[in-house]
Amino acid sequence: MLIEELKLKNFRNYSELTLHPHPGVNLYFGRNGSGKTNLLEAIHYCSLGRSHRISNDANAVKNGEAFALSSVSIRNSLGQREIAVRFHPDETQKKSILLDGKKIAKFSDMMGCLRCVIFSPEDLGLIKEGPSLRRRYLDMMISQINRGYFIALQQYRTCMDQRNALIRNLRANSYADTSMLSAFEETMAAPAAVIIRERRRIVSLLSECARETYQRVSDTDEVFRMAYHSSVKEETEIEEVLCRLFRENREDDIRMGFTSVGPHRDDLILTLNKNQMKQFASQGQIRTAALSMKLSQMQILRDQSGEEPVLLLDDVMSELDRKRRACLIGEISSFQTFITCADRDDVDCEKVDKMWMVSADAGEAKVEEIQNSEFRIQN
Ligand SMILES: Nc1ncnc2c1ncn2[C@@H]1O[C@H](COP(=O)(O)OP(=O)(O)OP(=O)(O)O)[C@@H](O)[C@H]1O
Repeated sequence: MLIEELKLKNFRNYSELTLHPHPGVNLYFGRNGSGKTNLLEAIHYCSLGRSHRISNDANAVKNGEAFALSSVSIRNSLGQREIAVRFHPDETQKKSILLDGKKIAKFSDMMGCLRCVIFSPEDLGLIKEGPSLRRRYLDMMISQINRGYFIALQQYRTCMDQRNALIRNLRANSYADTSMLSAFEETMAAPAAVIIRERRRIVSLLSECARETYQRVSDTDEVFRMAYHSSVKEETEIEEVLCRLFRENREDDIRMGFTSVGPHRDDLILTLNKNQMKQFASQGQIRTAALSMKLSQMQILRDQSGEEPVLLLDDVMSELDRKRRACLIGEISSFQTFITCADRDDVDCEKVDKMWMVSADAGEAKVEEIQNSEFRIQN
């Protein structure tokens, strides 16, 4: 899977940009705040319809402009495709997605068209921070290989929002009708079961792959494992078990005002030699584990879809020591990769196929290609 062209219009600090990336390793370097991450964010929007950062879609529109556009021309095993995301915050529908020029009705239609893996310094939080980051890691990955999973996530969230609204109503008005709860719970249980089953399947593949990767990166025999920890312990009849759990927790849920069991509360438990990493891991072990999780994500995405995902490395080189950096560069050789960094010396230029300098002047970003002969001579 390759991005052949990236086009931006009024996106963040880019008024207008057209880039033709190399099928191999592309490096974007420049000062802090120049607009490097904005480029990766634009690609991420075309892959998953949303930003990888915690940001409102309206922020993607350049200050003072009414609309923005990020579009890519990609080539995959089925041929060439155009994916475009248009932002128009003043209209009722604030964001629209176009596939080959035609507006799609459902976000799920874009899933899997452009598969990507992003690795940024925030991913170090995968090990130590709360479970939401780890669920997001799984959800973003599985959605790209299984459209049904993405649809199940959407359905589950909608039903849960409805159940939560009813629960809060019940808390405020104890005389409100509880009979609706069963209906919401039954509707929630079906997509919840899809989510749990698929997360379990993918985690067992990821765990095996990450265990090997961890040992290769760290050059130790430490055993890194990932295990899916769910409120549902049973392997079969997951829907029935969930309905029972929702029912049993009703009283507590009404008291607390939210749904307390289900895949939205599940976690990925990370262990090293059977010790929970959250409590015991050193900084070096955290970095190796995060890197192993990302490399495994790439491999599983490739194995499950039959196509190489595009890799986005946002400012991670400065976070890794020389050995881990070399390991990362060694593993990405078959993927189209977009690397951003403040200092171009953070990446071995021999491994780079195309290099750009990103700069900003008066709030306007500019991207200039550095000729191959120039950057190779310097190194
Ligand atoms: N909607 C917007 N309109 C105009 N400029 C914006 C908008 N959103 C962000 N910017 C500008 O984009 C720049 C940040 O870009 P980006 O996050 O890509 O930086 P970066 O080069 O990755 O920096 P760092 O190396 O610090 O991570 C800032 O100067 C910010 O003011």
